[in-house]
Amino acid sequence: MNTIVLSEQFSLVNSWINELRNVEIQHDRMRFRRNMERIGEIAAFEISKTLEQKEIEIQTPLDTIKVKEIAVQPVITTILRAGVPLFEGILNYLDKADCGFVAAYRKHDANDYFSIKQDYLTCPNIEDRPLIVADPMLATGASLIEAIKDLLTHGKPTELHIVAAIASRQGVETIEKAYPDAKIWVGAIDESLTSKGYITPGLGDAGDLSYGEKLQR
Ligand SMILES: O=P(O)(O)OC[C@H]1O[C@H](OP(=O)(O)OP(=O)(O)O)[C@H](O)[C@@H]1O
Ligand SMILES: O=c1cc[nH]c(=O)[nH]1
Repeated sequence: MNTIVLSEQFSLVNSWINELRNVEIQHDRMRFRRNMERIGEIAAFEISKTLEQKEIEIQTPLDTIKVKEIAVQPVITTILRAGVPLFEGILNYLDKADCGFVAAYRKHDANDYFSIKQDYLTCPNIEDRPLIVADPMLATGASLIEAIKDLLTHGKPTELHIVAAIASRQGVETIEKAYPDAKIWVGAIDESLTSKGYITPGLGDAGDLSYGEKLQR
């Protein structure tokens, strides 16, 4: 199974997603960012179970021991700005990873249709390394498709992991179709999108809730 829904098996993740969604709690920005970060931490832990391992020998004060370690450190990337807390959570656990960043935003026209504008990308070499892309809200999937297309100009990863806190069913299907080999780690999947491309019930605007209301461009 390539799409893993973290809240399907009840755990603390459900409580964190509930708080992210709840209008009476989500305005507490520090808690909102921290809950996103915690979902990133759990996703990183789950991803770590799937990563290739190697055997290493370490020296304790008393003896040596052969143990398992991650064979190839991943590259963790995210889409600014909403992705930062989720990204931080993944990096808290996969703390030896390299990191890359993409900046993208929805550019609205007079009819309120939007296209994705990407104006910044910096990333280490991802050739033969696991690539993790963190995007908290997988709504239409347009931002992720654009970001991944550009990230893949930095090499061919051994595997692709996508992490989202909340996804729409349509967004998941779009990514599954575009990247059938990718593993999608998602907190919860909601059934609908609004006419403005917002996940519903969703949680609202993740970037605004983390960092303040943006001016529309
Ligand atoms: O799947 P899509 O339809 O492309 O939408 C998803 C995008 O929206 C969110 O960013 P948001 O608008 O909250 O971010 P910002 O505050 O960083 O601009 C999210 O982080 C994605 O990048
Ligand atoms: O529901 C959505 C869709 C895009 N961006 C968000 O922050 N939320």
